[in-house]
Amino acid sequence: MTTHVTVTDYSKTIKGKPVLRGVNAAFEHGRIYGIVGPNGSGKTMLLRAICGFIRPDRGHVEINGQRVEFNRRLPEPVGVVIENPGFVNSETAMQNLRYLAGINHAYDGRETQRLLRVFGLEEHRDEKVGSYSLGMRQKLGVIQALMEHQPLVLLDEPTNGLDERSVEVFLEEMLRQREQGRTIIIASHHSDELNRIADVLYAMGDGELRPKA
Ligand SMILES: Nc1ncnc2c1ncn2[C@@H]1O[C@H](COP(=O)(O)OP(=O)(O)OP(=O)(O)O)[C@@H](O)[C@H]1O
Repeated sequence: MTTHVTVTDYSKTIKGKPVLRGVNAAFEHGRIYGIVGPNGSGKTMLLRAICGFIRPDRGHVEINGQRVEFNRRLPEPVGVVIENPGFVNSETAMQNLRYLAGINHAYDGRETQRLLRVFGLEEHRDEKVGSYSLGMRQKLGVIQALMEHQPLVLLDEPTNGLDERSVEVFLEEMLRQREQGRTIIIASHHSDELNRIADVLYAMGDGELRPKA
């Protein structure tokens, strides 16, 4: 199996505080990776690093063998939900999804409808996102990250705000996405959820990443 994403000796200090300390990791196609760790341990920062949103002090990230450069176009499209998905509140869910997919010319109506149905948002798709609950926004964020069939999907705390039933739906959908060969990296402090679906679990602690025992 080819290695899809590699993180090599990646270190970053922000305002005098080391937030990533010599992180090494490899992520392969068709697998789900879980990164668990307490608040502030550096999980979000690692996802940001993979996307090229921060500039390393040392080390690098490669996607399909190509270097990720700070603030540049990524070597391939990546589906991402990091922190708050940036939706326009005064537009409907569908308008937001169409707009975001339009940026990459990647709108797939059938897949988008399927995901809206799976996550129970089909009947709310023409409502303004401003009227959405926290959980609904979260689900819309996950749909947006998946709808373009990006080979690499990065999800930061994707089940925050989801009720029990919706968590189950999310976990099942992740397994379905894995079958399609996607590389899925999920950061979460819900280790019980990740335990159920992840092929590989990492623990993040104080900026250091280790295989989870
Ligand atoms: N803009 C910033 N300026 C200074 N420090 C920051 C900034 N963003 C993050 N940090 C610090 O980086 C460290 C790692 O933060 P990060 O958001 O990656 O944690 P996390 O593991 O995702 O936490 P959570 O579970 O709360 O989302 C924290 O100590 C945080 O205070």
